[in-house]
Amino acid sequence: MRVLKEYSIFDVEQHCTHEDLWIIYKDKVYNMTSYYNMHPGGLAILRYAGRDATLALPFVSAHSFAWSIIEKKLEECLIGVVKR
Ligand code: HEM
Repeated sequence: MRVLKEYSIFDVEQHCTHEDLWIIYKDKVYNMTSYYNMHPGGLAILRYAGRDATLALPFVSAHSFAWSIIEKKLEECLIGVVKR
């Protein structure tokens, strides 16, 4: 089983630019840097760079039909869990 690294909210907040872009979704940490240029919603993803997007991701209307793609992409970008 894969052991995931733990990151504090403070750690995640340091990765808040288009060149170094982490997000939190449901207590997991994702490195979305390589996805920044591919995001169909463009730079809107930056609004949550270094932040917890749990309450935002499912409510973007364009995300609903793309949800299976999003889940797959998140899985690829998973780097850790949030240390509470
Ligand atoms: C893991 C993959 C993805 C992540 C982490 C992600 C993340 C985000 C975030 C954080 C926002 C801003 C939400 C807000 O401001 O409330 C956003 C907006 C958006 N996303 Fe994604 N997204 C992903 C995949 C996709 C895909 C596959 C599509 C294709 C339909 C898409 C289309 C959009 C659109 C159209 C917006 C709104 C753009 C705007 O407000 O100008 N996203 N996304």
